[in-house]
Amino acid sequence: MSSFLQETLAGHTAIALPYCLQSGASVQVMDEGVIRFEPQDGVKHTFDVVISCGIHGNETAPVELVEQLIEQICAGAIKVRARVLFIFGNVAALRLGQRFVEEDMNRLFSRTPDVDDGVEKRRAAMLEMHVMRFFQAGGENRPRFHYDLHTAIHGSLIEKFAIYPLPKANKPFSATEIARLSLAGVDTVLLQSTTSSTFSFFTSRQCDAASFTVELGSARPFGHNQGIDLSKMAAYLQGLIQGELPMPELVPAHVKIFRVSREIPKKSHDFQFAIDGKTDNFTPLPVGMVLAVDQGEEFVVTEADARIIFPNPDVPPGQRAGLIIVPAHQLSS
Ligand SMILES: O=C(O)CCC(=O)N[C@@H](CCC(=O)O)C(=O)O
Ligand SMILES: [Zn+2]
Repeated sequence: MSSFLQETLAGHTAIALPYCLQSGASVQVMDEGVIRFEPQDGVKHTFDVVISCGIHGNETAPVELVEQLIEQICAGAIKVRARVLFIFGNVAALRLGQRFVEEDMNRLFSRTPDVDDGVEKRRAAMLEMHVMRFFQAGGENRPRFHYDLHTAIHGSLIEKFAIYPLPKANKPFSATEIARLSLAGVDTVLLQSTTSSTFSFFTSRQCDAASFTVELGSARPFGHNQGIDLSKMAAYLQGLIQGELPMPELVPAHVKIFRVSREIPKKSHDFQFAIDGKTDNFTPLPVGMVLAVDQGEEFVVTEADARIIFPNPDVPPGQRAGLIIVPAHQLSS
């Protein structure tokens, strides 16, 4: 039988009322690539989870993982004991196997919609509505989680890592959340204290969720992800869906924590990196290095122990061409 992902990619979305699976759980297709599962009536549940993937259409390993989770729920192999919303983010780009169709969707959240909005802007606004409604329907004062699963364009000295947007109302970064990620096989976390136009920042600020962008390896086409071991992430997410919420209190000693020091701005088409644009994530940068030049203005590394993340000189002017990170010595911003 065809999976929800396959049906979605084929354009066969049937938005309908909720119905009951054989297991008793409820399922509802909310939109193209958006499906919600809720526990059977009478089953106690205490938290709500959004699991998104495919915000970039060429990042297929997490999409395959989410497809499997949905299939396991539908087959009754995973019992639903939490409310869960799964999202295949940029369906049009997934069909093309491209990062985006018109614009990078992960730069389009938390903006005011406009009548001239193109495909990704409209989809980002629609996803904002779905996650807001999903969390509101679960009620306040219960834990909310959002894992936005990605893979990286280039190689990385550390394969799996997460970007952790500063929680709402300047709540501190949480050791428990970082320790939970470690259980999912993600042992490196980048604390980001500044505002951002990403999906995880949106759910963190607007929905008060514990939200993360999670990088799980390199971006490859569908069917070519055998090199990426997602077994710990799969087990962690299966546990969450089954209502198992681990409560570790301390960050394990082996976990590496960085903080985002600065974005590398691309201001104009003159922007040029002094490094190879395909440099691996986490490559160290020496103090004093001229990292980029834009219209004659030098971007100099001033931070000790700096490393680069997501170098990309090909973004449009106005977007970030990468991030500078430094080791974080404490969890406060
Ligand atoms: O490898 C790359 O350059 C990009 C991989 C990717 O899509 N990363 C996300 C990170 C989002 C964040 O900063 O939270 C992105 O660039 O959107
Ligand atoms: Zn991505």
